[in-house]
Amino acid sequence: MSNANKPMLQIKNLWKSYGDTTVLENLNKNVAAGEFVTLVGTSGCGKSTFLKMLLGMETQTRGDLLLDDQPIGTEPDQARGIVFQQYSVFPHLTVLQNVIIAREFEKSPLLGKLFGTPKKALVSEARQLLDQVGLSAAEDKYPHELSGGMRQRLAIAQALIRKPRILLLDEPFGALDPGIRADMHALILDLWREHQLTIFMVTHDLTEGFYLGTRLWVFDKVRHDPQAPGAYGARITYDLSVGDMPSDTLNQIQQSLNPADTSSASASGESL
Ligand SMILES: Nc1ncnc2c1ncn2[C@@H]1O[C@H](COP(=O)(O)OP(=O)(O)OP(=O)(O)O)[C@@H](O)[C@H]1O
Repeated sequence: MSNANKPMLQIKNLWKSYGDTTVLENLNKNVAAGEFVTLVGTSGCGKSTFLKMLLGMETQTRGDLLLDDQPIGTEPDQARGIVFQQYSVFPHLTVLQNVIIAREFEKSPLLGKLFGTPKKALVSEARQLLDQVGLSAAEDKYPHELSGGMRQRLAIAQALIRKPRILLLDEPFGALDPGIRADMHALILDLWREHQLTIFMVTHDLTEGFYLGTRLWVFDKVRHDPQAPGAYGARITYDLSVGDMPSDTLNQIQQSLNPADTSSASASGESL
């Protein structure tokens, strides 16, 4: 296989347990640079655990997780370029300062500050990003003065200033109103293209997952042992490319995610 065709990420026979409880079992996938993978699955089936393994915050129990052919280690390593987008702002800093500090800590972990020319370049970069996420007019505001959508934009700018190759998003838009969510969808797609990101995004909304992703993974626990509830974990039961989704498949996924719901999913989709 030539280098150009090599997957960026290889997941091989990957298992994760906590004590006697198996959370994820036997995941096997390759992901190319530039894909936008959305992850859906019932609550507690291990989606966030999977993101944490990508980030190196959790270690697999068995199997391999390779980035550019190298194991993802447990030490934070900025060179890997995997960034987890979270809403973690300092309330006493302005929007602009909050974006700058995300990178200052990375460049100067002890002092948390840059000076002179590097600082000027960083401020200019932060302003450019705030422009891209639509927050230019709010650069001097404090976090408590922002709406929910603006906070999410700030969190995205904080992640992007660290120049990720792989961006991890864990239900970033769940708390937003539908109109604001639509704006955020457009924004994340623009940023994904412009920054040539590879994205993994957990969502509870199947429609959102299918609309945003180039690829949708369904995590589901297919084996159950009533005598040993922790014996089996979730697998990736569907791996669908955009455009692959016939309506009966959509219904099957909806059923597996929400077995109590006997009604069929509408073609326009429903929140899970
Ligand atoms: N540090 C931990 N120690 C023990 N068990 C854990 C730990 N972290 C997660 N778990 C368990 O692993 C399982 C998977 O959790 P995880 O948060 O990955 O699920 P999820 O699919 O992201 O759920 P949700 O959709 O509700 O966020 C859960 O049963 C959880 O209780």
